[in-house]
Amino acid sequence: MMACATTYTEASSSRFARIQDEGHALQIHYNDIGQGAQTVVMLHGSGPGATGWANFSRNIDPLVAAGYRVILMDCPGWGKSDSIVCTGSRSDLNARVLDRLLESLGLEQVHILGNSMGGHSAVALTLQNPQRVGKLVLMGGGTGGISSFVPMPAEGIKLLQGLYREPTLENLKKMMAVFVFDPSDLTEALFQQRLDNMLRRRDHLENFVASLDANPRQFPDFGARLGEIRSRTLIVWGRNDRFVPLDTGLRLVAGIAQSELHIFNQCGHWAQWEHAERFNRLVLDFLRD
Ligand SMILES: O=C(O)CCC(=O)/C=C/C=C(\O)C(=O)O
Repeated sequence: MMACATTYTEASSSRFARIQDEGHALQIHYNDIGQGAQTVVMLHGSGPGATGWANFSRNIDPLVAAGYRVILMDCPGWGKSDSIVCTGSRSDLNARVLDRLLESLGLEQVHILGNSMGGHSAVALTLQNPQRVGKLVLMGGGTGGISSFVPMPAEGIKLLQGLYREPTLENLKKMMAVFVFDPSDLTEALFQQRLDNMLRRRDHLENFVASLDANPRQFPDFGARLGEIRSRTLIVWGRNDRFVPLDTGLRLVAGIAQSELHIFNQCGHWAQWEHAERFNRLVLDFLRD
């Protein structure tokens, strides 16, 4: 693959598409970077203020430099995409929307790298439309369902939901303190950017709470269907993940035949950020193999 210059910004790569989902028109925001023959879609997690750009700030450059086209989709209810109340499976909603977006871009097959909710949604799309998915990279997500070891909802998820209900800097810091293994890596600038993202779209915050109130299980358990997945899958987890426990990764590797699991020690829920260099090498090696 040919390397290409990485001169892009959020603004220069920002695009919108109109999608129809079950009779509803949705405007979906995405960033489109690089021009490779193969495309990697990155799907962010469900934290307040999360976006494709914010979640994958440390991962875009190496993939683009290696010759991949990278698409970051803001799921409905996050970033600059339209807001929505989701009363069913949010994993399936995101999957349908991504499928429509890729169709509109003429992309028959892509690799998907999904973080937490993004991982749940990547698995949902693989189950809905297997032809659409090349390889899968799942970080701290891939299916909802129970943990054998950790009371659910996990402590991080409780703090996340508390932050949606009361979006203050204090609650953001409480959540971020258990989000990563070493919170001393988190800067005031990062907190401020996250807070700005959250408060810019109060409709997203309110709709997330309304969705949870209507259906507390937004991310269904795909455990019984994992055996249908034929895509090669790299599962990446932090041993110290306090949002989606490590044994979810063990369930995924047991269920997906062509999968492998990499566990980072001293790592929380944000492997792609906390161990970015090592993570990027792992992903590039997996995609090239
Ligand atoms: O509840 C679940 O299973 C998913 C939780 C989740 O997606 C959390 C993600 C948090 C982030 O990625 C973020 O805040 O950046």
